[in-house]
Amino acid sequence: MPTHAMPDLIRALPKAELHLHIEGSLEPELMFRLAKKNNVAIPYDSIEDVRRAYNFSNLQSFLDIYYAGANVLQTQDDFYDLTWAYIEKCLENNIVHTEIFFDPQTHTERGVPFSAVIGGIKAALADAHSQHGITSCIIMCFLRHLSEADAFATLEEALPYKDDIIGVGLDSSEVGNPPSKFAAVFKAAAEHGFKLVAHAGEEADFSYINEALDLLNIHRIDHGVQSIHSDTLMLRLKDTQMPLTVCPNSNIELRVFDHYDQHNIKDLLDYGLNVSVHSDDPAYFKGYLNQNFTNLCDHLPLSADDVVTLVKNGFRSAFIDDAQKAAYLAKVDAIAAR
Ligand SMILES: Nc1ncnc2[nH]cnc12
Ligand SMILES: [Zn+2]
Repeated sequence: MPTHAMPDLIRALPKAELHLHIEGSLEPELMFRLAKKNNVAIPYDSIEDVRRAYNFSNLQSFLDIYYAGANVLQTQDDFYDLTWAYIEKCLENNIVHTEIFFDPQTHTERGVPFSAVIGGIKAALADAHSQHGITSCIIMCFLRHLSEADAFATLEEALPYKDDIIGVGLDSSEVGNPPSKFAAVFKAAAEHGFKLVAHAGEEADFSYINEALDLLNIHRIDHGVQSIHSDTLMLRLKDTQMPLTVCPNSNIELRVFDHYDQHNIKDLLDYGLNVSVHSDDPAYFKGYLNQNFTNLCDHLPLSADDVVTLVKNGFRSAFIDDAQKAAYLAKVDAIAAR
């Protein structure tokens, strides 16, 4: 396939998004509208001013701005509007299944009720299904810079909404907050029937990935790109086909890699790992899912088959039943064969 045909293939393939923080899809335009409506001060004079501030040196420099942005989200309607705006991006990007992260503690700490957060997200996802057939689930992440006791309190708060939340995850400042800090709360979440995922090996070294596997018993690793530095871990990930939800734009914007041509996703894929591509915080990282794929294709020797494999890995790793998986994979195959 000629390289100029790659964007067409990327657009045409139905895709699953498995690593998307809904708060990270807050576009500056909506941030301004909600700031004004809710009378929340934001440290920007204009949309251009916001975009200029999105120049990060590492994960923490991003998180500081991301949590400040989330302050404009106050009501259930705000969470509906936020989620609906992301659904419109799903339509543009041919995302047919999405698994959305949210950070309840970012909101409950400010006095926003858990019910407003989950209620708004859930209502928008229900409309996405009834109006556009998009399937979805919701994963609640614990903030790892806070204590395990806080995570336990959040787990308790989530129990009335258990049927709406498929799993728990772990995000925020990675270095210095290893998976071991959350072993007990992940065990409790598993006992309640939640699926388990965790950010690991994004900025911190591969020992965090080993810990997440050994101590948290996760079903998917978010990021995981540092696994390449351990032969033992690479073999383990290959043997188990443990999913890695990789976010290229994020890795570049947060300086995990200097440039797309240095990103290791092609090496991970060629080794036989189950890697897929996602957008993480697309409003902050200059692009949604298709842009992540095209940036990779522009700078790495990815073939059309590689792109199809990355897309199929997304569906294979999704928290959906086997019949639904098979139906989505058949749709991908049909487009890939055209
Ligand atoms: N890339 C990322 N890593 C850790 N926590 C996050 N929260 C939102 N985006 C994140
Ligand atoms: Zn993430």
